[in-house]
Amino acid sequence: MAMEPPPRPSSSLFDVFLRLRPSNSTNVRFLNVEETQAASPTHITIRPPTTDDRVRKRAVEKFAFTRVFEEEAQQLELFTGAGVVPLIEGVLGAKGRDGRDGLLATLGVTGSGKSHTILGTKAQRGLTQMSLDVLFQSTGDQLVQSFYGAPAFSSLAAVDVSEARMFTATAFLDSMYADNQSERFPSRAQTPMPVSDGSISPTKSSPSRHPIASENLYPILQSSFSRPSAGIHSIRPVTGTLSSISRSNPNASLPAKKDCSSFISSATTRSKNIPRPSALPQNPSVHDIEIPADPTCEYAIVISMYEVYNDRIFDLLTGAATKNKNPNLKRRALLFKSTEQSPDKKVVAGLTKLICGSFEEAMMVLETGLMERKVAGTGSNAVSSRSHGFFCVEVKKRDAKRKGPWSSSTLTIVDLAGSERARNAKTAGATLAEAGKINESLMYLGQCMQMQSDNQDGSKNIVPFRQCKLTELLFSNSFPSTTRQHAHYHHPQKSIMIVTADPKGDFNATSQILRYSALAREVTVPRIPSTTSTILCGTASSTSSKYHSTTSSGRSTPSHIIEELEAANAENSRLTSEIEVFALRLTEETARRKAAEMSWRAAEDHMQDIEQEIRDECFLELEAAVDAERRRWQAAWDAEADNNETHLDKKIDVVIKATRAQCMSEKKPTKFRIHEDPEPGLKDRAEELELENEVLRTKLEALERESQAKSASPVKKMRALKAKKWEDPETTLRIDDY
Ligand SMILES: Nc1ncnc2c1ncn2[C@@H]1O[C@H](COP(=O)(O)OP(=O)(O)OP(=O)(O)O)[C@@H](O)[C@H]1O
Repeated sequence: MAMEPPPRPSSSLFDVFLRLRPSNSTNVRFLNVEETQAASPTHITIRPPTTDDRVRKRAVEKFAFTRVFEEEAQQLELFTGAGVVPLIEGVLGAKGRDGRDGLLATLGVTGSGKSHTILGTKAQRGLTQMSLDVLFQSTGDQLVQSFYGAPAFSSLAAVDVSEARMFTATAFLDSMYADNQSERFPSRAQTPMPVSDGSISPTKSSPSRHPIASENLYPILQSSFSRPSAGIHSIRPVTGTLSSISRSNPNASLPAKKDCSSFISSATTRSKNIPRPSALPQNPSVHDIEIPADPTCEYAIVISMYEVYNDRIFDLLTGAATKNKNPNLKRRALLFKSTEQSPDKKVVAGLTKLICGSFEEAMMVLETGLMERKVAGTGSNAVSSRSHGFFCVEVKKRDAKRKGPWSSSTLTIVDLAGSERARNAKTAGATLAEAGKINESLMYLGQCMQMQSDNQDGSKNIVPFRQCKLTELLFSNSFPSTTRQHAHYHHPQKSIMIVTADPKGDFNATSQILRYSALAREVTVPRIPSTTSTILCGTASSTSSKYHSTTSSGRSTPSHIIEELEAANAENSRLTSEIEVFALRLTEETARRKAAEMSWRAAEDHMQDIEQEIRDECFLELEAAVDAERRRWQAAWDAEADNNETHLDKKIDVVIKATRAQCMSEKKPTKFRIHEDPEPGLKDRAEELELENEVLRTKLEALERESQAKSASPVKKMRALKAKKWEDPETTLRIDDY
């Protein structure tokens, strides 16, 4: 009995669809679609190939998807059946409402048909081309004129929050492909005009909605998403006007482009090859898919392209590698970060963004970006997508009358690189490292999807999407914004994942991808007994009544041995199943632990940042307070000194005045000499003189004593000596006269 597909939980990151590709392998088919009464199948079973000893004993597994597209499903069936139309509807936004971001991605083993699905082939369009066609078809006449100098151009450039370099697609394509255009992105591109004979001559003209129409004359480049086996083929000139390039017109007779010869050109007069919309596939047509745009609004469509290679982001619209034809050209990696204008949401900063005025322009931009991806990649890129390619279509919308602010929503289409086993891919050196990075990023993607499916039971595990650039780019927009800075609620993006698989391809790699992608829909994997035990059980039941079984060799086996064998096999299969479950749980637990560690580390970093911020703030505050106090103290000190000086001056004035008054009253000349302390030299001199005086006095006394002893009585002599008054030499030095 088939499992019921689980209801889509509100927290689900993706709607997951499975697309099987027609296989030309001679391997045994291991994947089968379950029959169903419903309109379309939703379940598949994978049965390990018995020819492979390594997987033979593995359990049969059963997976559910939103829908399974079988081998015969065509591109249009996928476009309409996998919910791409509602996704575009969401991006355009309902009347009076903002649009909602949409993500469309393909995931699968290398060679399983991801690029085929998303980018198509020479004969068939992919989901990208069809989506673009529907978008331009819907916005139609409501697209704004966005040539350089037009008010819309500057307003569009002004609202961009991602530090982008914005140009018109016309100018970009002109700089990429036209001759004698050494200057990058001239102010206004040349707009060629059709001439009477159906050919086209480049002339300058006023702004046109379809300026690239005439560039049909340029040689064309082999469709850049063709398989490598086709390689880059020769080119041929094609004449015709834009009117002859039917835009998904179902009635238009399309040139058959079954082989590369249709791309042959003899024209080599142009220095650059230009991808030409008319040479690209017109089928399947999406003419009858109508999504009404808001009639009160005007729209603008802005395209950017980048790739994630070795966990680094590179712009695909710089044209650097294509122009220089140098795959080894050093490219500048871009950052996925918050910008000044987008502080609460990370964006790829510094991308080239092109405003496209028509579907044809958009197609040429896509081709140019894909060519850049091919040239810029390593040699191995030519045989397989070795990078994760991102194609972003921003739909800008504003009120046509009021010309208010532009609102923006983005449709992101992702062509993921294929997972592969290094052993199988025979990779080595740089390519091996590259494969390692791809597998690592896909492993993280798997962990995110698995974690998301675990959350369906109501638990709130953190989806560890910050582990690598790929998952950050895919998931950071998938959760409601937690900041309150948004004026209004912004819906998380709606996402569609198309898993591609080859039913006869690599069992291990395919089952691994199916396991984690199907788990995103909370698929329980029933532990079906292994093939061997099933066979044995079958044998046992058919022989149980006879007590003996007969082997193919014709020899009979005793029943107790069969029973033991059965029991051993049953046990074996039970243990194998348990191991698988444990291995799965271990992976989940490891992912959880890593996520917890990451958030713990992030919290620790955050704490350190906060601590540092607080320290800095405190230091600054303290410094300011000390500075203020010092200034206050200095001011008080200065004021005090001023007061003292003033006070002293006043005192001196008073003394001078008083002395003057006294001199006046005594009628003495009023000549003042301010007393100053004697110079240190004078003081020494005074001391010297004093000593000299002392010596002289002693001598004098001796002499007097001598003379008195000779002439008078001793009593008289003593009296005479006592009456002699000593004059202080200092007094004579200090005071001059008044
Ligand atoms: N549904 C399909 N119908 C017909 N051909 C298909 C289908 N899917 C894939 N193919 C063919 O299989 C080949 C490999 O497909 P594709 O390049 O899309 O693989 P991929 O998954 O993108 O590989 P990689 O990861 O290496 O880039 C191509 O030739 C493609 O045309």
